Amino acid sequence: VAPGQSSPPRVEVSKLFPDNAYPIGEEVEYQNDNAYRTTSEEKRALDRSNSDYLTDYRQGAEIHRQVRTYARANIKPGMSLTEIAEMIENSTRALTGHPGLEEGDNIKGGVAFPTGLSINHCAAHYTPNLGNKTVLQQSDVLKVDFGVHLNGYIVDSAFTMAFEPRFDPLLAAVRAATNTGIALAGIDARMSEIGAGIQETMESHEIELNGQLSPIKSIRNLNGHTITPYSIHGGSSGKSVPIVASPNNTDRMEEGETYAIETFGSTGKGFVRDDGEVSHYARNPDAPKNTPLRISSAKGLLRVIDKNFGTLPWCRRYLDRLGQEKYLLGLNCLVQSGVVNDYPPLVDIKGSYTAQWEHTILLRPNVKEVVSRGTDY
Ligand SMILES: COc1ccc(Cn2nnc3c2[C@](C)(O)CC[C@@H]3OC(=O)NC(C)C)cc1
Ligand SMILES: [Co+2]
Repeated sequence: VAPGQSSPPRVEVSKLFPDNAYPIGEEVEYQNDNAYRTTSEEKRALDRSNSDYLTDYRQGAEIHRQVRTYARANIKPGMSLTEIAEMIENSTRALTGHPGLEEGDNIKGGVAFPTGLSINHCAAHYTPNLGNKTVLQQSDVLKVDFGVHLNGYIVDSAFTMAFEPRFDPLLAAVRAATNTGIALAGIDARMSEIGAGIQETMESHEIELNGQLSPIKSIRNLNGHTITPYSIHGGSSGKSVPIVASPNNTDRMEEGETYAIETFGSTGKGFVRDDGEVSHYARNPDAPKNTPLRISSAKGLLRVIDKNFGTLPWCRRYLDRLGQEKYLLGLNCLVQSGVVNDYPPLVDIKGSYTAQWEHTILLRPNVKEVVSRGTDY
């Protein structure tokens, strides 16, 4: 337990670092043509001018580490997914000092997006809705993907948990692939080269399950992504980081950008599709203003969404928590009219197993900082 922190974590982290001197993430120097940045006085001065953004990111990262340390020690088979989600969300709200119950509070800081708790062949975008009775099983492979934000600076980091050693090769393959992606990332790095490197690492691993040797595939239609303030996708102009070799697209990473470097491995097809009940939603930032809404309850619901989440992703449980009831008709109207996007669970084939590891990196002018790095992963 971090000095001064309780178990479960409930002490606001800003009180543990009175002079705002949060731990710096893992700093990796740029190489080759960008090696000059390490000592360039111009680049170092530019970096020093970003102190507020760095402080917010590092506070968010420290909160992420303290929450996940408790979660990784206390998530056990037999717990309901709802219990696990609330463990993580209540800790995040306490440590950021933003319970998110008063209008606008969650815009200042707190939970950045729904706590992903995707299991086995489900790779992403799953979190329980009200009444979900699912209980974590001993044989499950659980992806825990959660985000913390301060003033819209989002730390997006994820890890995988399994309780049976037979899955260790899958978790190790994806963890190595994510670290390859982090190593290859940098200013001027080409997205296509990063994707190829990730896939090479991922597919150099295999796993024996039920007496059969299976290759581990990179999930070709999932990717890492840019992160911008209040936008987990980097907005409509967001860039993607492929996790497979892709056509030599010319997209490159640039100075000052923030990336979620995440890779997904699978023992199935290595391809996900939408399936199952939706829990994840986000305001469509490109929706035309004042789209006519036919259902009157939709107008009030949209106001609650705009006031409490803005462009941050949210889930049905967050509406329940704000006291909203019988909102499904209005919600479906907002989705149908394109004002809100829905994000169904993303699944590979039944019987397959998927794993994920993710970090947030900052392409600072003089150094690459893996801000969410911890001693755990
Ligand atoms: C609506 O709630 C959310 C919550 C988190 C995110 C963050 N994210 N953005 N893109 C992705 C993600 C996840 C949740 O990390 C999982 C991988 C996914 O990558 C991807 O390729 N997705 C499609 C293009 C197939 C997005 C929305
Ligand atoms: Co994520």
